[in-house]
Amino acid sequence: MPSIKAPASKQTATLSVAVKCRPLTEGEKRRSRHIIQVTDEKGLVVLDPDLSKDYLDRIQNRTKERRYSFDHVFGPECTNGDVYRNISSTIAGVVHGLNATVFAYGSTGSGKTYTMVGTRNDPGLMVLSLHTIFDLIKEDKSSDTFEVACSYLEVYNEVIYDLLEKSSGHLELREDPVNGIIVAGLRSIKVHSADRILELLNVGNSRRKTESTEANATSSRSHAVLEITVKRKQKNQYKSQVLRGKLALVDLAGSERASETNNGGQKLRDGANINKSLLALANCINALGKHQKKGLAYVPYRNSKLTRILKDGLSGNSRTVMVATISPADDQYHHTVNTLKYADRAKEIKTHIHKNIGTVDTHVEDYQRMIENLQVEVCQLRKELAKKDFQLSVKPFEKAADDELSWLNILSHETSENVQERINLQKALFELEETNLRNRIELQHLDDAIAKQQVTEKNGTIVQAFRSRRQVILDNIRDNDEAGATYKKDIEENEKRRCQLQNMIEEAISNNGNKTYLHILSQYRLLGMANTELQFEMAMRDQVIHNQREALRNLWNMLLGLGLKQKQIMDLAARQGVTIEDWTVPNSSISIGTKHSPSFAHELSPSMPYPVVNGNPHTSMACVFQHHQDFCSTSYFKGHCDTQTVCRQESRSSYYLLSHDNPHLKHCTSRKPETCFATPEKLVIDKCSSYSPTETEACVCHEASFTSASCGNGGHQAKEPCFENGQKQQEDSTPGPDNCHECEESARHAGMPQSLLRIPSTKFVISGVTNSHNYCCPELSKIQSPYKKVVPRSSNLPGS
Ligand SMILES: Nc1ncnc2c1ncn2[C@@H]1O[C@H](COP(=O)(O)OP(=O)(O)OP(=O)(O)O)[C@@H](O)[C@H]1O
Repeated sequence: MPSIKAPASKQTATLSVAVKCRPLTEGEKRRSRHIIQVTDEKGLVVLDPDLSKDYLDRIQNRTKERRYSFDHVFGPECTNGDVYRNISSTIAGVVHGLNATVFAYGSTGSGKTYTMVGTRNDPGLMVLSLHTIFDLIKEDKSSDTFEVACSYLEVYNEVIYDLLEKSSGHLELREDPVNGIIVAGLRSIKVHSADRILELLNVGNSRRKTESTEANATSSRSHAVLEITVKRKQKNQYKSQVLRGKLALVDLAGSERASETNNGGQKLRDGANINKSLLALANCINALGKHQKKGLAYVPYRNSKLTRILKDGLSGNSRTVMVATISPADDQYHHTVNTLKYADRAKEIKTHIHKNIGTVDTHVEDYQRMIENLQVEVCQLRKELAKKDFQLSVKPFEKAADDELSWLNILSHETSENVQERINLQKALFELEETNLRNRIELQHLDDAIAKQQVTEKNGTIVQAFRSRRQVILDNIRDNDEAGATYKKDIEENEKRRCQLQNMIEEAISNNGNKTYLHILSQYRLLGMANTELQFEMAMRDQVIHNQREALRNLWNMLLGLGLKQKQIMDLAARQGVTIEDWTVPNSSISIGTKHSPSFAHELSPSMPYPVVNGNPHTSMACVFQHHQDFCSTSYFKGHCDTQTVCRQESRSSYYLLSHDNPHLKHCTSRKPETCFATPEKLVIDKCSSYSPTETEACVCHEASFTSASCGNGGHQAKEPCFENGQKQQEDSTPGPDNCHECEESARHAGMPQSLLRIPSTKFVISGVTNSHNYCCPELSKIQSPYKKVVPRSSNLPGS
C-alpha cells in the first residue's frame, strides 16, 4: 500500500533565545574587566567598557550601556546542565515525531563549543540531549518500537564533509520535495545507546577542523551539525503509523574579523568563508525577524550551505533554541553587543511545527475522520473571517487613519532593515574584494617565482608546489568572484526593495489627510537611515585611510632606518608631494621577546645607532613582518657597519624574504645578522654566535600562517651565494643543523599545508626582491640593490 501523509495540524512556535555568559578566562582576569551584569533569569546589562564616562555622560544617555531581555539568561556561574534544564522540553518532542534545532551563536572564544560539546565535568547540550532521548525511549510504556540514527557533518570553507567517515569526500546538498534539504551521501548510523552516539561524537570531533587563533587556542574553523533521527513505529488495530522526529544540534565556527587577528594565509581564507556563512545566517535572522510582521522580506537562505542546512530550524518545521554565547570581557564589548543584537532579532522568528507522520495501511475510517476534521477547521476559519470583516467595517475613517500610521511605522521599520541588510551585504562584498586583492597579489608573486625557477630535477617539486598553490589561489579567486557576484545581485535586489519601500511610503502619505505631519515623520526616519549608511561608509573610508597611513608611516621609518637623515626624508617626501603626519621616533631600546606593535620599525631608528639586543650591543638583526601591510628587515652593526634596512612593500601575502648580502656586512668580522620571521606581535629573534662575512644566510618561508619562526642559524647558511641576479643557482654546501626543522615545526604548528612545508627542504632560490615593482618607491629599490639574495635550504628535510 502506498504511504500517505496525514494532514498535519500546524502550530506556530517562537524561536526561543537563551543567552549564556561564560566566566572570564585566566588570561582575561589579568587584563580585562567584567562588564556583564545578569539582572534576573531573563535580563542582562552590558556595561560601558569605558570607565572614564562620568555621571553627566550617563544621565545624558551618552553611555554605551545596553539592556536586554531574553527567554533565559545564564551568568558565568551557570553550568551547561542549568541551560539544558530550560530547553529539555524541546528535545523531548523529538521522541513524539517533532523536529528540534539547537544552535550556539556567538563570536570566537565566547563558549559555543563549550556549550554544545562541554567537558567531562560539565557535559554540553549535545551530550545531555542524547541522554534525554534514550531515557525517554527506555521509560516509554507503549508497545511502540523506536529506531535511532545519527549523522554528523561539518561545513568547512563552504564544503560539506561527513565527520563519521574517515576520509570523507565533498558532499552535496539536494532539495527533496518531501524531506526538504538533504545532504546526499551523508552516512546515518543506527545506534542503540547514548554512549554509542557519544563515541561517534568524539570520533567526529577529533576530525573537525580546529586551529589556534589569536582569540581562541582551539577555535573551531568549521560549522558542525549533529543530527539525531528518532523513528517511532506505532501499531494499532487499523494501521501502522510512523512518527519521525529529528534533532539538529549545531556548533557554529568562530567568527573573527581579519583585521582583529594576526591570521594570514589559510586561516585568513577560513575566516573569510566562516564569516561569509555567519553573515548569511545573520542576514537570514534579520530577514526572518521582520518577515513575521508583514511577509515582506526575502530570506536569503541560498547564500551559504550553512543557511540552507539550517533552513528548517530557522523557519520551517522545527522547535528551535538559539543559545547566544557571550564573553564578559570589556574588550569583547563590540562582539557581545553584536551577538545580542542578532539574538534580540531572533526572538521575533516564528517556526511552524507539526508532527512528521507517515502512515501505512490507512483505513477508510481514518480518511473519514480526516475529512471531518478538515470540515470543522473550514467552519472555524469562516467564522473568524466574518468576525474580522465586521471589525473592519466599524469606524472606517478612524481605523483608516490608525492603519495608515501603523502601515507607515512598518514601512519605516522595513526601510531601516533594508539599510541594515545593505550595509551587511556591502561589508561582505568589501571583505571578499579585499581577500581577492590579496589573492591576486599572491598570484602575481607566485607567477614571478615560477618564472624565475629553472625547472631542474631538484627544484621540480618546488615548481610543482608553486603550481598547485597557484591553482588553489585561482580556485579561491573564482569562488570569491562568484560569491561577490551573488552579493552584488543581492545588493541590486536590496536597492529595488528600497525604491519600492520609498514609493509605498510616499503613497501612504499622499493617501492620508494629515499629509504634512506624515511627510515630516517619514523624512525624519529616512534621514536617520541615510545617517546610518553614511556612518558605515565613513567607517570604511577611515579603515582605508588608516591602512594607508600605517603603510606610509612604516615606509618613512624604513627610510629612516637606512640611515637617511630625517630632513632628507622630509625633502624626499616633499618632492613626492607627500605630507608626513604623526611621525614620532621613540627612544626606547629594543627588547627581544616582548611584544612589538606594527610600527616596530620605529624602534629601529637612527636615533639609536647601536641598539642593545638581549644585552649584546654587537648583535645585528633582520626582521620580516608578514601579513601586515609592510615588512622590513633591519640590521645594526656596531663599529664599521651602518644601519641597514631592507624593506619591501608587502601586501600580506608574499612568500619569501631574504637575507643579507650586504657589502657592509663584510666589515663585521665576528657577527652575522640575526634573522627572524615573525609578525610584529610575536617577534622571535634567533641569535647566532658565529658569522662569517662571506656567508649568505637565507630562508624560505611560505606566507601562510607564520606567527613566529626563527631561522638564520647554520641551518640557513650557505657558503656562497646560491643565486645571483636571477641567473645562477648553486648547491648549498653547509650541512644544516636543526634550524630548518625548527622552522618547519613552527610552520606546521601555524597550519602551513604539508605540501608547502617541503619547500624549504630543497635548495632553491627565490629572488624577486630586486624587481622594482616590489618596492614602494624607486628610491627604495635603488638603496636595496645589495639585497638581491636568496633563500636556499635546509639539508635535513625530506627530499634534500
Ligand atoms: N561556561 C564556561 N566555563 C568555563 N570555561 C568556559 C566556559 N565557556 C567557555 N569556556 C572556555 O572559554 C574558551 C573558549 O571557549 P570555546 O572554545 O567553547 O569558544 P567558541 O565560541 O567555541 O570558540 P570558536 O568559535 O573560536 O570555536 C575555552 O577555553 C573554554 O574552555
